[in-house]
Parts: sequence; C-alpha cells; structure tokens
Amino acid sequence: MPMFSGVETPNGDSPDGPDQSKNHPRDPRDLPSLMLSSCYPISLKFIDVGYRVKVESKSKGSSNLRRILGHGPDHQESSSGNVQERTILSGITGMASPGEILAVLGPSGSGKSTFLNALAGRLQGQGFTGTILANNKRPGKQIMRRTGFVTQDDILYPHLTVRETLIFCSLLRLPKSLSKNEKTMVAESVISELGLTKCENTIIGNSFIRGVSGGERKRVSIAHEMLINPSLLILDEPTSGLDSTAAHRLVLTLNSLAQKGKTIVTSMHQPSSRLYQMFDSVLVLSEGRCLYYGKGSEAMGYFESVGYSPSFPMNPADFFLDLANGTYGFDSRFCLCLCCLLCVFLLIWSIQLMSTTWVP
Ligand SMILES: Nc1ncnc2c1ncn2[C@@H]1O[C@H](COP(=O)(O)OP(=O)(O)OP(=O)(O)O)[C@@H](O)[C@H]1O
Repeated sequence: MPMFSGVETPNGDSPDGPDQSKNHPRDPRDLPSLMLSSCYPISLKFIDVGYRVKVESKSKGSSNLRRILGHGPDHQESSSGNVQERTILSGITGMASPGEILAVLGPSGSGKSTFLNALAGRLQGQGFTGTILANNKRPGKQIMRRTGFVTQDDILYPHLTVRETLIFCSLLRLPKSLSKNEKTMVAESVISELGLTKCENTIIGNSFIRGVSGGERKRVSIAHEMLINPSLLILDEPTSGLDSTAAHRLVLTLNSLAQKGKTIVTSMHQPSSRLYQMFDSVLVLSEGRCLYYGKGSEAMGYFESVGYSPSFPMNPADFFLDLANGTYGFDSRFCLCLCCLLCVFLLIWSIQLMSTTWVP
C-alpha cells in the first residue's frame, strides 16, 4: 500500500516511485510539514453545468394535513398532484485554478450550495447535466480523496475539545500506513496552521453548552478537512454568522492555503469589500444562471460596459446582489415614478382650483 505522504500523485504513487518509502524511512518530525505544504495541484473546470429536479405540486393544499390526521391514503394524494421540472442550475461554465480562490456569490436560493455540491461530485441522478473536469479528466476516486468539502452546517461533537476532535478525526481519516503518533502530529500541525492553538483545549460546545466561538468553530470544520491535505477545498458559506473581523481572518487563512497551491472554491452570501478584493475569480449566480464569471477585479468594469453601474461607490458584492435580485436602479426608478405622480396630481388639482374659482 502506498504511503500517504501528501505528495502522492492522483494514481496513489509517490512522485519518487512507490518503493522509495521502504528504502528511505521517513523522519516522523517531517511528516506534518510535508503533509501540509505539499500539494498535488488540481485545476477544476466546469462546463455547461445544469441541474433540474422534479417537484410534485399538489393540487389540494390540505393534503398534508389530511395525511397527518390520517384521512385518506397516500396514493390518492400523489395521484392528485402533478410533477413539474424545476431548473436549479443552468449553463454554468468556468474554472478554478491552483493557488486561487474562486468565490461563488449570489442571493439566497440562487443555487450556490447546489453548484458546490455539483463540483464536489455530490449531485447524483438524471437531473445533473454538464461536465466537471479535474486536470482535464473526469474526477476519479483519487481526486475525490483529495477534495475537502466544508458544509454550511458543521457537525461536530459538542463535548470534545478542539484537540480531541481533530485527533479523533485524524485517527479515523488518515491511512493505516501512518502510526498513531504520526496521525496525532498531523492533527497538531493542522491546529497550529489554522490558528487554533489558543482554543485547542476548549470544548466545541453547542447552543446549550458554551464552547468555542463561531469563528473558531468554522476553523475547526476547515481543519477537519485539512487533515487529509486536500488539493481542492470547497467551502459552503464559511463566513456565515461571523463578524467582519472574524470573516476577514478566515478568508486570510483561505488565502494562505491557496498560496500553498490549493484550489479554493467558496460560496459567500454577502462578503465585505475587504473580503471581495481577496478573491481571484468570481462567479455571480442569479436564479441558477451565471451573471458573471471572471476575475474579481474586472467584474465592475464588465457590468459598466454592459450599462450597469452603481450611482455611488459601493461594495461590488452588494452591487452584484442588487443585480442578481433584480433591484438594480430600483431607487431612481421609484423616485422618477413618484415625481411623475406628484406632477400629475398637482396639475389636476390646479385645474380643479381654477375651474371652481373662475367666475365668467
Ligand atoms: N432537491 C431539490 N428539490 C427541490 N428544490 C431544490 C432542491 N435542491 C435545491 N433546491 C432549490 O434550489 C434553490 C437553490 O438552492 P441552494 O441551496 O443551492 O441555494 P443557495 O444559493 O445556496 O441558498 P442559501 O444562500 O440560502 O444557502 C432553492 O430554491 C432550493 O429550494
């Protein structure tokens, strides 16, 4: 079995050849730094990605209530409903490169999480269309093993400390070829890499038990995925619920991971302008369609070139949200309508006044 050195090729071989580890036993002290610094670069391409689901629309609104109350069998309800297809994603094309952060932006319900699931190969079934390529090939098991996915709702044991969580996880997730000591060292190294040393002995906690802060909790979730030294790290809204300083610190961490050659794809609901300028590429979604894909620094220029620009300097991410929500120019249009109405009202009122006061 090939050793898990963090420098494996996607075929599972060490670049030096599979037998090198036998000839040159590794120094365990080198292992964590080797695991975290070395990375097999993954270029991710997504071409014309689409996703459709079948939604059953029920003609009788009370059917659920009737089922709960036990009136009428289930098959009657399904026969009364008709199945409709709903497009969640459509025609999304772009790429994410090693050493870069691709930010997926868009309002709530625009399809960010669905898109990230598609990238991570988690969307199964007939509804998925399009092509996902990792280094110009369809992602195989090795690429999947090198992909870390940080979900929106992190699931962690509330009673374990940060250190216990990560050691427990590293014992479970790292290959058998590593000793218990080595796995612990990897966990310790990830703790320091993600700035969790200060809180390593604090319990995770939950809404009933006080534990680490929201930002630290997110870091633990990222650390959880960092244990396998992923080349591709996908994060679903990692900054949700964080204040702007904590969010900034977290994106700085992502930035430093990207600089080590990892490919980072992250969705974000409403990043501040400080965060926005740290994104290399941006994909703006609106109702499952791509409004913009390209360099973050060129997005405003693009929208200006097609006739959309904010009336005053504003955070690009806020502007894109306005565009995606269809509220762009709402204020000025609303004011114009109000002025017109006021003029018409004044005109009618003055005509009426003239007709009542005019005596021939
Ligand atoms: N399997 C499914 N069946 C029906 N509708 C779905 C399914 N998956 C996603 N949707 C719908 O697709 C839309 C996009 O969902 P998604 O979770 O990707 O949005 P999002 O941009 O991540 O939103 P948020 O920022 O609130 O997390 C939503 O309206 C959701 O209800």
